[in-house]
Amino acid sequence: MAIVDSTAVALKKSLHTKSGETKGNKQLLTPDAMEEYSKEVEKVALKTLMFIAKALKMEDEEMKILFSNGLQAIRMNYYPPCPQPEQVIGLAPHSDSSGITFVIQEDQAEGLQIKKDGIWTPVLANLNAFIVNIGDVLEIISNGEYKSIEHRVVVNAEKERTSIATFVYPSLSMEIGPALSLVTPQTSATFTRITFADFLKNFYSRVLKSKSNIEQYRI
Ligand SMILES: O=C(O)CCC(=O)C(=O)O
Ligand SMILES: [Fe+2]
Repeated sequence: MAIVDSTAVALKKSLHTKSGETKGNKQLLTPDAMEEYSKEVEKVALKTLMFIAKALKMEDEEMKILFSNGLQAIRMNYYPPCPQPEQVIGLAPHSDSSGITFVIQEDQAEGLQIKKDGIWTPVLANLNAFIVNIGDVLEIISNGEYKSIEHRVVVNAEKERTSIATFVYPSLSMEIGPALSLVTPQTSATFTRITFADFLKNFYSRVLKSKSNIEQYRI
């Protein structure tokens, strides 16, 4: 999980200024603003993925082919304040099924936590930055070099919290598995191959539970 700063400020600003009226202290997001935001996130995501390919010493083309014209999903999460926050969970522990996920948060309220060295660790609220999660698909493609991050959201007794998560996936027609350029006679594949369509079908037929989704593909 990393935090990317200046691009997030620019994109968030465009999402809000191009949007319509306000309701309470919230701006209503128009379809046009969402469409533009989605396209811009796609560009940033592709750039980020290309840097990751470079860091992995993976063939650029392989990453490009997987994620060009990829699938994207945007989820808006609203966590109302809860007088007994210890009795509930905002979002159950999970790793994202995506390649990578770009999250922006709308309120100065903490809630997102990542599991770091086995301990739930809060991610400090920074309204001017993206939080970038590695998802299960990237763990598979990178042959386990990049690990998807387990995270959860706890709720706050007094403050509400809204987040916008953009999940960046490969194209639906792709097959996923460890990048061919990363599997060598010395480095064997640590995941099986599967069509991305079947991978998604399996993901959505399960409940969100830690990193349980990716386990079935480990060799
Ligand atoms: O609300 C957040 O900060 C994270 C949301 C999230 O993990 C998700 O939508 O998958
Ligand atoms: Fe998530």
